[in-house]
Amino acid sequence: MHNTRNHVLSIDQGTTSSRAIVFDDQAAEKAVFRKEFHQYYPTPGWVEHDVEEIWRDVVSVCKETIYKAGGVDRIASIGITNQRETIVVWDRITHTTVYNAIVWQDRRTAERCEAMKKEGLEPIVQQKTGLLLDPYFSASKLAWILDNVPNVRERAEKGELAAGTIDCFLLWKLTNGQVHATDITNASRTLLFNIHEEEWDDDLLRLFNIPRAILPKVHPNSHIYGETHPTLFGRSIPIAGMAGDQQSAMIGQTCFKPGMVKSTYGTGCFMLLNTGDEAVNSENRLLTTIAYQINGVRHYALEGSIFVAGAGIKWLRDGLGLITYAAQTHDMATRIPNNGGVYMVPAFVGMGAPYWMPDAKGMICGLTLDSTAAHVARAALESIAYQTYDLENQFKKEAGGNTETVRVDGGAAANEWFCQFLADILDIKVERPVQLETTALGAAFLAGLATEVWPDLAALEKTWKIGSVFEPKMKQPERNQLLAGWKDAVARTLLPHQAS
Ligand SMILES: Nc1ncnc2c1ncn2[C@@H]1O[C@H](COP(=O)(O)OP(=O)(O)O)[C@@H](O)[C@H]1O
Ligand SMILES: O=P(O)(O)OC[C@H](O)CO
Repeated sequence: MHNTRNHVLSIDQGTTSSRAIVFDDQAAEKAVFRKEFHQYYPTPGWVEHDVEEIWRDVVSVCKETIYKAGGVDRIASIGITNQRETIVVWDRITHTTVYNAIVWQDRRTAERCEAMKKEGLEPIVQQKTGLLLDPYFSASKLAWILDNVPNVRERAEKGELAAGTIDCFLLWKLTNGQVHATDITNASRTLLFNIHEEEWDDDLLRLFNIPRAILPKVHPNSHIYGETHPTLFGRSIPIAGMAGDQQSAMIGQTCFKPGMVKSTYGTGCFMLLNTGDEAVNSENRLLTTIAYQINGVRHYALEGSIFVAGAGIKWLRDGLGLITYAAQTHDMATRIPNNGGVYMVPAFVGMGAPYWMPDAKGMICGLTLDSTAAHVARAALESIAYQTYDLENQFKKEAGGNTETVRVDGGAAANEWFCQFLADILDIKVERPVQLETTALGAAFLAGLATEVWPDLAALEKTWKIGSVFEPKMKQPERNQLLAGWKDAVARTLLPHQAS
């Protein structure tokens, strides 16, 4: 029996797609299924998801993956990883949601956050949570649901409703309402959790007017959270690992030593530096966040969050109709000798680190009659590297943040042209592992550690395999010229906001 249960099922619920991957005990991928789901933009700046659709997709990709990988009897445990900050409220009896999930990209609470900043509340919030007062995080979105959806506040206070991030909602559904819990990394992104004391913080709950009764229990990342209801997959399977997707990617990249950095290019881009057991307070508009808690050991990370990376490429496809699939951008960028002076600042949902401008709007500039679709596609790819450069610049100012290598992953890291350009702009070595699905792998590792598929972190480290290395080749004058163009484009984007 011990040998036959050597598979782990990972559920990776991202911003644009839900996927399930089965890994074996060598961390090799045995099967994968994925489904893109609908994005709802009810009004400019608002972004919502239908979590019933997400739930249906998750069940279907899990079933397909389990079957293709050899059946449920081989599955030792399940790990869950998810888009972070996105918040859901549901009825504890009927399991139905009271409102769509409000997605991390949603800016509807920008005014409320700004007002709180003006009251001078940011330093205390930052000290307790490591985060900033920005609509990106869950607290103001949860408060919006409580304040704007009829009867929700009264029902929440009576204990009839539950709230949580997507990991928490999936756990609830998988266990058929038996477990209302989240993990410490997802909790650390809500703006309600004290990352030093490891608990929901009464002052913060008061500040955002959130009833404690609505919040889940918080557990370490590698932990038996509960078991799936037997009718779902044919037998009960322990859910033994959960983590926010960016922390999960850090685990999947086995960045366990202080000083190691990973950068994930999915919808957004999130660069995390492991700072060990020290919660480093950033003075450079980076976030301090919990990286993971495994077997009693807690590590922190410094994080730079960019809201639009692959999402800019998706917009070329879905918004402009300029491409039919994302990988086309590789050939388009290669086809032209340079960017022709065209820059895109993809502030579609405001700008994250280090600018934190929730109201900024996107811009393409430098267009001439020579400009082609290839220039726009290249500008979108280039913008991801420039934004990473802006983060890297902030990291350099932090103690221990002077990195020589960055490990990349996520959908857009499949693009060779982009990876080379990133190495050129950062002027550091970019390493890409064979396994690009590190987010899913991280959650599998967490579950596998709790269910004896892997003994310890050292065993996980041995599974990491380098795929490609991108060495910087660009000469400094060219780099300087490109960065000056980017700086100018950002200044134009931010100008209206600085003036007001
Ligand atoms: N070859 C590619 N070049 C550039 N961008 C890509 C490429 N392949 C995928 N992407 C982008 O990566 C994103 C998907 O990556 P993924 O890691 O699945 O994201 P998420 O988990 O946020 O849904 C999409 O936004 C897509 O536009
Ligand atoms: O969907 P991703 O992979 O870009 O990740 C979203 C982040 O978790 C948001 O904080």
